[in-house]
Amino acid sequence: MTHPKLIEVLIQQTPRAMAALLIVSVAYCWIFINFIPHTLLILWLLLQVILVICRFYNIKMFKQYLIEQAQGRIQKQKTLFIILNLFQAFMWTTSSVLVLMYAPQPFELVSLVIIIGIITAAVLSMSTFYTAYLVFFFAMLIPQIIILLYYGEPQHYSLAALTFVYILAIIQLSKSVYNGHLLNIKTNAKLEKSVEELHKLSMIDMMTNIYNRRYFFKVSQDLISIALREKSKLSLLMIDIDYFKNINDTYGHDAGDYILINVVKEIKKVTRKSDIFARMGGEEFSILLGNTSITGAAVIAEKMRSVIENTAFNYNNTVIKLTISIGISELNDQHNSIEELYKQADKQLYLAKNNGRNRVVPSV
Ligand SMILES: Nc1nc2c(ncn2[C@@H]2O[C@H](COP(=O)(O)OP(=O)(O)OP(=O)(O)O)[C@@H](O)[C@H]2O)c(=O)[nH]1
Repeated sequence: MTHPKLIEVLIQQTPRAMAALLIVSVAYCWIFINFIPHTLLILWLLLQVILVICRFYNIKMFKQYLIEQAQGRIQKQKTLFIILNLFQAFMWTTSSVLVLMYAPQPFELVSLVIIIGIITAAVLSMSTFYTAYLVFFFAMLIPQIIILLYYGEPQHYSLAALTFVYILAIIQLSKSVYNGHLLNIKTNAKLEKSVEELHKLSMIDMMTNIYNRRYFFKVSQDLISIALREKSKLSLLMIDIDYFKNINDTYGHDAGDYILINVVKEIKKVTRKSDIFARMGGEEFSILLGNTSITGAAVIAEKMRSVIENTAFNYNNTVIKLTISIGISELNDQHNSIEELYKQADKQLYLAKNNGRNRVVPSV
């Protein structure tokens, strides 16, 4: 399967290659206008134009199927691409045969130079689709060698031998261009992945897979600004696992980690997609609830408290039971920044802890 990025290069290169091909075709007609019958030349040029139109149709389809990721159809377009290139090679062989039939020597050299030029330029435009390039390459050059041998003079034999050497050199060149493209694509893909991972690392807590403190503060301030502008409600929950130290001390640090991961999973079930859920550090979490009043937030928080209280966490066949405490603050005139909201929710959490834990305390 050809890498989609290689096909993209092919798509990008084709318009330039087609423009160059039309220019060379017109130049060919202009050079041989005095030798080759005009009807044949016009017919030949017309076929070249039709071929160029077909090539444009071919890349248009490539583009569409790449977007749709329709592998079967891409494959069909690849076959069409090869057929069109075979036809292209046939057209240039015809041009050399016309020169052989109608033009005096040494005009066959002009024709040979044109063909070698096209093959060399095609290294840039086509070698990303290596099979197609090789088919095109041999379909262009083999007939030229036969035609040169047909001329049958010593200089033609030498040219045929040189053309053969050229075949070997250009195959090497096209292979390294192709490998260069592949390397480029692989390096880019690796780079994109690293950037993505770095981006994720900068915003996600790797253990619990929710946002980290840094990202929470960054995104919360933006949401608060929107809520203030739109005069919508917004609440903040501060959640802390009760006596978490005891869990670590009794069952070990790994059990503590397991609890952190699974408490997050349970709480997540109660949250909405739009809520900003973050681990603020240790066993402390925050959730910013957009479009939610403190009354609504208290209902959600109570649901979370109850879910955790009623969950039997099973760590290596040991059942661990635990509770959480939650403090809540609401966006208002006094608490209108993330720092203020956070401070207020923390105060409420402190009250929840002091009043016996396993409870929700909204600010009044
Ligand atoms: N396993 C584990 N433990 C952690 C992690 N981060 C912090 N801790 C532990 O969490 C514990 C928090 O203890 P405390 O701050 O005393 O709070 P607590 O025991 O939950 O008591 P209260 O909050 O007052 O109910 C400490 O023992 C930390 O070492 C972590 O990533 N993994």
